[in-house]
Amino acid sequence: MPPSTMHDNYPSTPGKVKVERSNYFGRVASRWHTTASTRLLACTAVLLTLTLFVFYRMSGTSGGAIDGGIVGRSVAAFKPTHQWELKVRQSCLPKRSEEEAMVVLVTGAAGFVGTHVSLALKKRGDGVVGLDNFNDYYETSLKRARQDLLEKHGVFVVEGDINDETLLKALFELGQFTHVMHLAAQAGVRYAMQNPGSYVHSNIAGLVNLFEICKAANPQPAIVWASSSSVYGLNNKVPFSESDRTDQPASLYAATKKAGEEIAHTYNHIYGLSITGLRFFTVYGPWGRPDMAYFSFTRDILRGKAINIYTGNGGKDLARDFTYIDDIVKGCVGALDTAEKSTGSGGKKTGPAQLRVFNLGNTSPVTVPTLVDILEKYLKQKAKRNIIKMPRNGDVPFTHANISYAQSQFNYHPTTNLDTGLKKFVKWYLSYYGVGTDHKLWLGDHEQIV
Ligand SMILES: O=C(O)[C@H]1O[C@H](OP(=O)(O)OP(=O)(O)OC[C@H]2O[C@@H](n3ccc(=O)[nH]c3=O)[C@H](O)[C@@H]2O)[C@H](O)[C@@H](O)[C@@H]1O
Repeated sequence: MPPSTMHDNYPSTPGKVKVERSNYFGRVASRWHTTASTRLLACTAVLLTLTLFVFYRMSGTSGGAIDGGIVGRSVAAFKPTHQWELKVRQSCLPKRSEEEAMVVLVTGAAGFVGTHVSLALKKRGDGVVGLDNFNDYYETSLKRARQDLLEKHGVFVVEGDINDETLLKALFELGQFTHVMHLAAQAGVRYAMQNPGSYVHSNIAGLVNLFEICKAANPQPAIVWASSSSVYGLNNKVPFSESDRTDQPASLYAATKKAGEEIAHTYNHIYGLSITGLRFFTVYGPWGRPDMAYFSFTRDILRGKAINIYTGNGGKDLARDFTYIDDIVKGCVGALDTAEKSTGSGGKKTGPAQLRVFNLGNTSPVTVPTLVDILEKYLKQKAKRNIIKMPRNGDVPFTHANISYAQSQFNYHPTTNLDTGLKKFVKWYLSYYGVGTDHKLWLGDHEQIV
């Protein structure tokens, strides 16, 4: 099957398992009290089903391939075509001198940060190929539009899941990646209560699968990946420094990101993979994520719909160290540029390798009501505000980054404040959703915005 049609085989947001009661069980249930022999038959059937289920789940995870078995989601069989290989090769070709150019696999390339980082790398002449499973956690049309934009700039986005071992192996063989920018993840703090399996699938199983492939690759790439400011959880030492406590996650999302940092340590320690984790602080901007507050607030304000503004203990405003996408991109590129080579070969470590974690924030937290004030200003419309007590949903009261480590290592200096950044976001939002339905019109406009 050509990769371009593979998405038909991918279920939507992974991890959701719908349990259906079969007719057989329905019939057994209705006659449950009739005879002892029926009861015995029913018990045997239930036991047999359970045994088969356990066997199926175990065989799915025992052969090295993770294959979605942990959360009951399998990935489609992947068979590369000649045309697909050509596209990957072409996308990987650097346009600057071979010595300084990187060849980067960007996972989650059709995501918000993935799109911006892929464009930045491609524009400076690196070879870039993307990977994305296009799940429907939020509107897939936005992901497809980002994909169009990337392809227009010569970045091919392979459609597939980071749990697909066969696909990753084929990609690594073709690409000979010097670096992996791993941004594919199940994001969102509150959604973890609705679909926990999806977080395990992408942020744990997918991460391990990717590290397994990287460890076995020759040469091993250096890896930079997205952790999250949410790992600080209930930490109340301000501002948050990389050495602060991260053992009190407030959400499953945060716990999977923290687990990712520990897994990174293991792969660095055993296999010599060079790994850099980036703790992003509430990233926002053009082409952003519709599930995030600044985005959904914009949508609702324009529709005249009320927005919920959460407050913390004692009615205190919540605050975030909102960080503009261009600053995050600079941080990602800085981390890639200063990443040392992995030291493993043939799946074995030959010496100590680099292991780093950086905060990428803005250093100036802003309260949520102030964010709404700014949106009102640029949308020229008043919000209908529902002020409600923060539900128990995994949120933390505030975030605030200390960025001195990133400053010292790759001169990370965020330059966009929330007012300026939201102005750019609103401009993009209005052009993307507001200017009729002419695809070319808003793509043209975007060229000036990025
Ligand atoms: O930087 C991070 O670590 C995280 O930032 C965001 O998570 P969050 O900060 O919760 O961002 P939003 O969902 O945009 O929420 C921003 C603020 O608005 C508040 N909010 C959200 C939604 C809402 O309806 N009302 C409301 O007051 C939240 O409580 C929070 O204080 C992202 O969604 C995570 O994927 C990311 O890892």
